[in-house]
Amino acid sequence: MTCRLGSRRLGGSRGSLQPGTACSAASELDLSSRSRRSHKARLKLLGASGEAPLLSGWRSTPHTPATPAPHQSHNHLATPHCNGTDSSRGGLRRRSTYTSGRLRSGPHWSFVFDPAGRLCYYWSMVVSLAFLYNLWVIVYRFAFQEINGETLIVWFCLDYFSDFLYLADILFHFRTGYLEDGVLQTDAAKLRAHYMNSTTFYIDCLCLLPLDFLYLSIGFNSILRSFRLVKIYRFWAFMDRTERHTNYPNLFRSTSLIHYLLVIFHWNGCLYHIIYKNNGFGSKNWVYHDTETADVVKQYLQSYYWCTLALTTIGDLPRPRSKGEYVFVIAQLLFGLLLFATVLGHVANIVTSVSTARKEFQAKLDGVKTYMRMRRVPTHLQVKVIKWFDYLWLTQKCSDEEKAVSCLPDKLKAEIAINVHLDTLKRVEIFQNTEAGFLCELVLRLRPVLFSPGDYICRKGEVGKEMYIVNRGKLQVVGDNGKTVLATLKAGSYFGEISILNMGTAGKQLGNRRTASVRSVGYSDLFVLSKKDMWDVLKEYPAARVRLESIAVKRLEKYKKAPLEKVAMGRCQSTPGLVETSGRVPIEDMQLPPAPILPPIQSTHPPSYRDQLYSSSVSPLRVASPVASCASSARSSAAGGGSVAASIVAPRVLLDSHEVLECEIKRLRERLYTVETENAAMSAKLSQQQWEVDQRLQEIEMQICGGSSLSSQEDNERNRESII
Ligand SMILES: Nc1ncnc2c1ncn2[C@@H]1O[C@@H]2COP(=O)(O)O[C@H]2[C@H]1O
Repeated sequence: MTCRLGSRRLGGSRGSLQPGTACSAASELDLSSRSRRSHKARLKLLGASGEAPLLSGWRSTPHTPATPAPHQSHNHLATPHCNGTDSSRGGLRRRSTYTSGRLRSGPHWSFVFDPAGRLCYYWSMVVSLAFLYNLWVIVYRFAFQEINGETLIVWFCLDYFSDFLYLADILFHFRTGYLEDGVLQTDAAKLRAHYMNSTTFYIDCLCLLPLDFLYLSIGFNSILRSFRLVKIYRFWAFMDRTERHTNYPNLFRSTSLIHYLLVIFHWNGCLYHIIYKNNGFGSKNWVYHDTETADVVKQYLQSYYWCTLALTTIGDLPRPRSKGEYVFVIAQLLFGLLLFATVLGHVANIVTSVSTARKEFQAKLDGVKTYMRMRRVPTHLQVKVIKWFDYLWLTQKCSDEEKAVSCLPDKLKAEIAINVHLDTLKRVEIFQNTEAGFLCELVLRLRPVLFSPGDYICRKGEVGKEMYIVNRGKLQVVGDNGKTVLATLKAGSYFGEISILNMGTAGKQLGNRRTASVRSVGYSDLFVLSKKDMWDVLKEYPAARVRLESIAVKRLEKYKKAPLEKVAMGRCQSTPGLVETSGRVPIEDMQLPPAPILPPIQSTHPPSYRDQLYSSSVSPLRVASPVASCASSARSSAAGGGSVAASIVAPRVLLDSHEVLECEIKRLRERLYTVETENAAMSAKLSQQQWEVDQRLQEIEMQICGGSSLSSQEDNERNRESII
């Protein structure tokens, strides 16, 4: 089946899967139908609702691998995936399901199970339970044969039910897919051949060796069912997978260790009873004091108790009397010693891994404390640092989140980061409606930082080297005096972008200076993005660059207007989490303190915006803000004019109004350019999407007509090229 047909749209908050990845949303239960009629029905279904069926494996259409969707801009925060795999359902299940095309007549349904899927897992659990039944019961019934007569029917039923499960497991294996060259095989013939040529098949057959027929000659004896225990390989596989997947690995390990111990004691107790019963031990009442009166359960418990004492090396065993008893006890104690050492090792491992994170954290804290003590750091600062650690431990439970995922490939790391921080990133304006690659690249470069109450994240006039995204906490943008609050920032806001885009109000040369100070109110969890990283990414994504720049220009304008206009005009909408305050700050306050005097502008007329934009030596984005340029040019003119300009008042006024007009023209030019670039980006996006819709329609048409003409594909390619 082609991937498009197998695609399924996931609604709700996750948004819909992209065409390129949709094919990978195949279910672990892979159901195939080869009838043309149902093929048409499917097409109808797709056409009507846009919903693809849950099951894939459509074999009447030639198999084609998934074609990745053409690069496009969309809201990736709705469907956070960077590597084209969908992991939103079914855990580690591999979704790409390709089937080899083969046309057969007549409807035929077949099931193929994904070995990494949930169904396979649950099935292995059922088979493991059947195995456990055999593990506990076979030896018990052999040792205490007395039970056979009374409950024969029950045992028969249970035995054959477990055999039935074993048989079903063989059938299950016939329909379990396997990976060939990393692709899940679902072809029935191949699956059959693969299973029958594997050792597993022979082991499974061995498990079901029908020695039960010997019951007819030697009577009912559970030891004839011993081969059922070979199925242990399935149990181990199940345990392994559970250990890998569980969120409580230590609890699981402890439980499984205890279970193994119980099984060992059980088998040992049964062994003891078998030897005892066959007069292996000279004295009748060596372990059992009331041999004659004790029932089966009591005898079993007495044996179990004796074995527990022996194997845990607790001792206090009844003293052996005959030679055989001595040898048996010595062997038991030696085995118990080894078992004890192994158990201790396991327990130590579990305990260590439980507290690894805590130990690492504690070691770091101890190191910092020692350092502060040696360097005589003031007490209040020491307290602040310790409180910072406290908060870190309380909120994150580890000192280094990055280290935890450092072994993963970048794409997976980005996917995790997007998922973990989805709520925050969704609210950040610059990440909305951007290309997937842009978001992945940026997310990988975000570093988490934690600030304490009252910390200044940046101060006005400093050189900006980073921008910040608020993940958690509350921050204030404050004026020069440190008291006037210009704005309050909350989760989802970002700041510090003005200076790293060199758009600061201090003019072209000093555009990299912070335009305001930002202070943390309580503890603030931020993401930092360094200027270098930002530029590295923006170089690769010019559209995002234009977008970011235009947002920054808009914000800068608002920052300047806001104090004069009392309350910001809808800035909260463009930057969610941004809570405007009514702090009034005159526009001069938004400027930096007087910058060093610059040489006067040489040219007779100001360079155009485009010239400014592209002639910048620092970066292509270096655009001096209109007011900043005005201010600096005014300063320059003043510097150039010297005392003459200062003494002549009237021309000064004229000069001022001229400058104001110039500023206005510049500002309007910039706006025009921004709008133009945004327009261009939007129309490119539109035509791209239009092409995709056409492409999709054609595909569906081709599939309906049953034949795809090569020429139309070429046309598509040509169209696409022309659009690009
Ligand atoms: N009035 C304001 N309201 C909200 N945020 C501001 C305001 N002034 C400056 N900022 C932000 O504070 C940041 C300080 O550093 P930057 O100048 O790099 O970028 C600035 C803006 O992101």
